[in-house]
Amino acid sequence: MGSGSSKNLDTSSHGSGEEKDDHGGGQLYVSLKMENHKLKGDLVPHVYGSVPLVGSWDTSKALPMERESTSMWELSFVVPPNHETLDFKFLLKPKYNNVPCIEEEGSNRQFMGGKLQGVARLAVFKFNADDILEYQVLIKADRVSPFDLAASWRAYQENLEPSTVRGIPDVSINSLPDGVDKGSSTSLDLDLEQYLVPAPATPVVYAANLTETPRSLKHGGAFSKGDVSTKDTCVSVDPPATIKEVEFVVPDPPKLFHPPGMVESKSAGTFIPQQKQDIFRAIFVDRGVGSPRLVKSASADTLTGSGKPGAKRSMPAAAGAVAAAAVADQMLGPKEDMHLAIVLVGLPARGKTFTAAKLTRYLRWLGHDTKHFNIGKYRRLKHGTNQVEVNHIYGLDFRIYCLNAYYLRQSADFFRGDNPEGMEARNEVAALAMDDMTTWMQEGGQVGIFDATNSTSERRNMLIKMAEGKCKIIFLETICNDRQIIERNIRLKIQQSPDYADEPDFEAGYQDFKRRLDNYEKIYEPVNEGSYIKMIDMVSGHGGQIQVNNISGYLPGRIVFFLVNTHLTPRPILLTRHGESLYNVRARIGGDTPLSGNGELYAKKLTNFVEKRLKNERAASIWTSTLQRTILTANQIVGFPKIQWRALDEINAGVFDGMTYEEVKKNMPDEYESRKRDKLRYRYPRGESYLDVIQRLEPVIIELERQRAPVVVVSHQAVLRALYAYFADRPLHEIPHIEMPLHTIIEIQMGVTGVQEKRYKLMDS
Ligand SMILES: O=P(O)(O)OC[C@H]1O[C@@](CO)(OP(=O)(O)O)[C@@H](O)[C@@H]1O
Repeated sequence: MGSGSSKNLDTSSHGSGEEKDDHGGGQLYVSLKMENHKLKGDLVPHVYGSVPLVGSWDTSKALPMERESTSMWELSFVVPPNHETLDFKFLLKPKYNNVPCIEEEGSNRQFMGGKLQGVARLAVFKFNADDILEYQVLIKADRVSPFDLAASWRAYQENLEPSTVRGIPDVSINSLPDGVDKGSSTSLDLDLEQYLVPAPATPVVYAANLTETPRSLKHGGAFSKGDVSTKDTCVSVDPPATIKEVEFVVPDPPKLFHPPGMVESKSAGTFIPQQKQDIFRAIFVDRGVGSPRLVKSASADTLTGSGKPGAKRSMPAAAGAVAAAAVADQMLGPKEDMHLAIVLVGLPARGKTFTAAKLTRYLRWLGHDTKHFNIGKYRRLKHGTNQVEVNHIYGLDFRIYCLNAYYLRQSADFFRGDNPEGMEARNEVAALAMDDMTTWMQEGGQVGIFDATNSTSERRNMLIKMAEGKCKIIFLETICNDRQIIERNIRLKIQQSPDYADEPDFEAGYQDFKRRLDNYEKIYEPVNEGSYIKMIDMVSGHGGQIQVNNISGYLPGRIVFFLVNTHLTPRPILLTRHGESLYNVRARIGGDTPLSGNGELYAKKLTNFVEKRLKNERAASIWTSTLQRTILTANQIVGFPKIQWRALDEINAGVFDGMTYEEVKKNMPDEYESRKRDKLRYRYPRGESYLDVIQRLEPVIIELERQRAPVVVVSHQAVLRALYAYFADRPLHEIPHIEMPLHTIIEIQMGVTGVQEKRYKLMDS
């Protein structure tokens, strides 16, 4: 502890100068700064000393310094110019704890007559004989006018006052102070790896393996059992279906709704008893592009609002634009328009399968029942074992081995335009897949993505004929003229495609694939027929163009918009919930409270993390919601633009905002049960459902797809569940139950090989 004494100086009293000679009304603005890039655990620089403001030599009352930048800590106060002597020292200790507490070496520092006495020396902290940390010390005392002082005091107050967070402009940037180089933070004592925790299994899987398995294989038809093994690494199970129930709600006759024990809700407004409940079952329609099953009237006994125990409440299967479009298409559109086939066209290694997988993920996330049919997978399952060439080379033993390994590879000759057997075999599997797709549509499926080269008009005509009266076809042609990208795709193909899984020699595989490519190029005919979207050199996300022909309707329009905005430039997306809020501590729903002590600590840790993780990035942006718990969590991150998005606000809990789950259960057991039964579709009275949240997040997804620089999203539990589900390709019904812990960062890597995930847990919740 520091020693020595001085006359008492109460620097907290800004008005104290009035009783004394203030030298023309000015005051001394004193700023103490310490600088070092290194941090020791959660030790924060503090000041303690001889006056009450700085703890009267009591370390537990020492004043924490504020972090001004990566490496600079600051504490400022105001004293009258004729102030009395202040003795003080610097300390290192945790902000909310008194141990460990390391006092700086040497004698007390003394501030007298507006000046630091003696030489300004480094602050040296000794942890043990070999472990010493030195801080550069800067002390400044400036005379300021009472007006300046008042202004800066107000600014200081405003910054502290949580409710004025809303005063922060929608887009802001706290820049680094002069002289602080962003690159200099490399010495930050923060090893990201130590925070890594296991992420839910997200193996890198070749996208085609996750596509549909032929029906005939499932039902034991054209794909004889002897042809393949069902090794699960190769044959995928069907992805969980999107919502199939087909209900819809329309504006309703009023219903009285008397929630007992209702409390005033801050964000949803005061609850008015006898408000009408916006729930009434009307007609059944499908979502998305529609369904052959048209209007069906509701049965009265499923109407709700009765308040009777066990009474079911009708919940919409779709929300917002998806529902509106479904109604329009259902009522006005031609029958075949209710089902949409996106037929890919393009040479091999142009990113067709990747684009198809991405589009499937997006449409499923929006709630459209979508399936991806990869004809390569059909081909491997149907014709894989028949390749004489492979047997000639490797002999019978190898053939048996390959049977167990699920398929054999066709050589480049199989893909020659002048190989009638090859052509017939390929057309046969294409027809089988098309058949499967249209059958599935007749059962209610909405969007089929038909993923093959479909490189001649003859093939495309065959598909058009098969689709007649069953679905509408839009061709999606991917054209790439960038040799480097094609080269990269070829290499990825040799590494990832099951076609080359049993080819130990990379170069042999590479040469074979090049020959396959040549064969396709010889016969390739660009699309010029029907409805089409041509993506030309769009992969990198800059330049390129999209050409569309004969495209109309809600869903085709959304698809074009999505494709215009996606690209493959690798970049990380960091998702995190805000630091713990005061409502989180009290287990209250929603609200707009500031952070708890734990939450503030997380805000600091997150700041360090982001600084370290993005230190080599030329650009990045920080997105928050408009609620103060996210804004405060991101507040200390400097150097990157911050953007507030209303769309990132937490699910609106309507009249339950501010209650605990226990209170809801006690006062509104029916509501509680309804939500428990179907959390995805349950809409809080005067609030939102998860489906509503997904709808409002669509522009956020599009923007995340479009961004080429890293983005840090600081948002809320429900919102992050929905965003995460998009990247992790999790089915809709799972979304409300996805684990989304506090104080954890989920890093999503988007790139050519798909989506990968890492998780960092910075502290316990
Ligand atoms: O849908 P559930 O599981 O209730 O989760 C959403 C809830 O999470 C909470 C916390 O319980 O979010 P938040 O992290 O933004 O505070 C609630 O405010 C919100 O209503």
